[in-house]
Amino acid sequence: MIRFRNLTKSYGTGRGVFDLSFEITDGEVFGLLGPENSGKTTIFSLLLGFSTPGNGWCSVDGRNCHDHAKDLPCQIGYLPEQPEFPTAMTGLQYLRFQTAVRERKSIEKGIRTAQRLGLNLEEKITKLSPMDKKKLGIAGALVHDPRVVLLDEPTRDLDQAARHCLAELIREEKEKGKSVVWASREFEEMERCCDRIGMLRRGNLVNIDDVAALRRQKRQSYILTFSSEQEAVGFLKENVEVQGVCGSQVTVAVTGELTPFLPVLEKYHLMGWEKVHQPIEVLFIHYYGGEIRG
Ligand SMILES: Nc1ncnc2c1ncn2[C@@H]1O[C@H](COP(=O)(O)OP(=O)(O)OP(=O)(O)O)[C@@H](O)[C@H]1O
Repeated sequence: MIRFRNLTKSYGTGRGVFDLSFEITDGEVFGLLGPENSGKTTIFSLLLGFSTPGNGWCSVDGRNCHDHAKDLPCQIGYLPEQPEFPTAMTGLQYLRFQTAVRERKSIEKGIRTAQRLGLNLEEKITKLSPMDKKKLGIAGALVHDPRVVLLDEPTRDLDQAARHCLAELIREEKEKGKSVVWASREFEEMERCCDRIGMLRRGNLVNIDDVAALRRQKRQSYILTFSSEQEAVGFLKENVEVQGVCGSQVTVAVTGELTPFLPVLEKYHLMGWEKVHQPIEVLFIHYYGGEIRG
């Protein structure tokens, strides 16, 4: 169980994290969703005991993270956004080193994780691609079978196969009763793994909800391509939120379920549609007030 009580770390001029109070239970995958600079990494550094809170506290299994900072490496597995490694080592040597530092003997779990991710542990770390370094970071975060797993942008640099494998690995940790915290700027990545998501804006927790509830609130834009400009003009009379028109293409915004929107489309000759990639401030305009920076 991870607990936050009035946790505050201020770097001045409104930067940091402020008055966080919530819990993450055993067997829960909790998402920390926020744009750049919203405080995700600061929360991790407080959980890891790397930095001192200005006010309040956080704890892992009843132990205050600041007071028990020395014990935390054995309890917590951490994948930074851009993991760094001792370059002279091979992946296998790195896993052995991580295990020894955490006073564990077996590196089996690390080896199995690397195998499942398709990582060659005999390779020197200097020769690894960014994706392989991320895979080694994942194996290193799990090698000592920690109670709590902290993942900072875990899918960045991973291809689809590795993302799928990571989702499976995290599901298995959840089933074993571990608490997992998954921090990201991308909702889509988190929604297949997380049970609940906390939304951060400028260091404040603006909302906590389960993933299904957030899906219903998500505002998504699509570019619709009609068979002709005339069709597109006809479509503009419908009761939909139009964001832009360009010839036979119309951009619309839809909140929540798509189903009510489908009968409207059936009346027209639709040639294609494309989801517009949007930052979370736009997906959840309600929480971020439409601002493009956190
Ligand atoms: N050591 C520090 N000294 C001063 N300011 C800091 C420090 N660490 C973080 N900050 C500031 O605190 C705020 C939160 O930063 P943090 O790195 O936690 O955000 P983040 O959500 O992890 O961002 P990103 O998604 O870009 O990794 C930012 O405004 C950042 O500039």
